[in-house]
Amino acid sequence: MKVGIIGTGYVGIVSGVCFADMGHQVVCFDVDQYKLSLYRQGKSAIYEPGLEELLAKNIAAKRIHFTDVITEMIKESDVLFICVGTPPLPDGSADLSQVEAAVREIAENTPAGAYKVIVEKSTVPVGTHKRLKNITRLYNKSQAKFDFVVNSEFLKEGDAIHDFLHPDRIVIGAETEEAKNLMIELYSTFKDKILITDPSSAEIIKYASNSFLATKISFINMVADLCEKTGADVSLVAEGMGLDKRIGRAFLNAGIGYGGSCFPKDVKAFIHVMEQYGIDASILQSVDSFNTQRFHRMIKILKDELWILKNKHIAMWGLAFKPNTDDIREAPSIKIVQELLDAGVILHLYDPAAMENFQKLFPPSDRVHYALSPLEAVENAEALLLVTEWAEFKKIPITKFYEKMKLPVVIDGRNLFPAEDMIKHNFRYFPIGKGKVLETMENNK
Ligand SMILES: NC(=O)c1ccc[n+]([C@@H]2O[C@H](COP(=O)([O-])OP(=O)(O)OC[C@H]3O[C@@H](n4cnc5c(N)ncnc54)[C@H](O)[C@@H]3O)[C@@H](O)[C@H]2O)c1
Ligand SMILES: O=c1ccn([C@@H]2O[C@H](COP(=O)(O)OP(=O)(O)O[C@H]3O[C@H](CO)[C@@H](O)[C@H](O)[C@H]3O)[C@@H](O)[C@H]2O)c(=O)[nH]1
Repeated sequence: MKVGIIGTGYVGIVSGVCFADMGHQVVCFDVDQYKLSLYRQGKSAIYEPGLEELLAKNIAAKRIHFTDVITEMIKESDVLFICVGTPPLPDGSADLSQVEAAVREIAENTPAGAYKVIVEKSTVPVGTHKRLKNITRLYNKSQAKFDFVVNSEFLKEGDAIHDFLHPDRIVIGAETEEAKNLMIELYSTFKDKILITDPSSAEIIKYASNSFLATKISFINMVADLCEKTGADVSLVAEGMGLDKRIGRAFLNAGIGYGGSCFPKDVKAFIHVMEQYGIDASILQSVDSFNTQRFHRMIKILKDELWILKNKHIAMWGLAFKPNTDDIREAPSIKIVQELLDAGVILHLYDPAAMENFQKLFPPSDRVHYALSPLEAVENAEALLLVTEWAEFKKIPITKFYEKMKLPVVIDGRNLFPAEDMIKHNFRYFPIGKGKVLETMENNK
């Protein structure tokens, strides 16, 4: 089938490459010339495991190519996937201007007699498909025929290729038989995973799924706080809860709060939609506000331990919002770094993939140092903050960073290190939701 991708960010490029790998003929369009020039050379514009290899393979097989000419993309495609950004506006609602612009351009450039299926892959509020339909009516003077389908994307960054090629479900919100059948053919590889709905339900499924997962995270973080005060262990609590199939263990890892380009913005946008319809959104408001405050926890522990933070050397491992990505959008690290800089700290930062992006927000200075390795970052540090649970951090022998640090204070925002070993090696070790560890440390004082 002939597939067009509009917007080659995280979702667009992964979708394009995976559709090509499934045997479809793919053409990708973007307004960002730099991204297109990288892709044409088989280079990825983002850090995503496995992407570059799959991109190069499908370019060589001539199943995917890139263009900055929208008419070329429209001409070469039967199904057009809108994969542009839907970032948050100051009031929390989704900014749909990129989506509107993309659909308007499709409408203006599709010739008479043509039939195109326009697919909402971007995450958008319920009712957006109706607005888009109206845009095509207004801007397509030639009266080409369009159908709209909602087919939101559920991939996770860092596992994007795997998630796209091994989906839990493919939701298709279609209005016409013709569009529905085209989509079923496109996804024929995943026949048993397809759920057909109406477009409004499909739009709600996406926001509701992300909001539900975010709720699980804020919920377990609240439980972690109770564990710390009562000598309990949140990992055991999560395991015990997760054994109930109705609950499930996934997304019950306590930490310093959820970040990324999706959960924070989608929870806020879903709240906004609820409020528009006069629905009480207080459950999600609590999820959001609990998460927004969550990063303070690390700073409070740091202050309790070191007292005065001014001019202290603090190391941070992990800047990306999660491992295996270079994405720092809404990463907890940003708020932590900002607050520590306000407190006069000297920072030594390390991340395997996200330092380049982070430097755009916090350029290197006499207060912000970027280390070439995790061990360089902890050299003479008075505390280490573990912010992102990259696997490589776990492989570093505990004694190695104990020797390098000036003071053995470790605040572990992701429960990465083995608590007993850390205590045995005389660390002042602060994991999340492990009350026994905190009690042992108090007794050892
Ligand atoms: N990032 C994820 O993991 C993820 C997963 C599922 C769903 N989503 C949703 O998918 C959408 C895209 O997210 P993303 O992270 O890929 O965004 P992104 O910001 O990484 O990419 C958006 C791309 O669209 C391009 N663009 C903007 N306007 C355009 C136009 N008029 N024509 C052509 N290209 C245009 C931009 O240049 C950019 O390359 C969002 O709605 C997001 O919520 C994201
Ligand atoms: O048990 C957990 C699981 C995740 N997180 C945090 O939650 C955030 C989001 O993680 P994750 O969901 O793995 O990454 P995303 O790439 O943001 O993916 C989410 O957002 C995408 C965009 O909508 C959806 O497509 C995915 O299904 C959804 O998982 C990160 O900060 C994680 O550290 C936790 O704190 N605890």
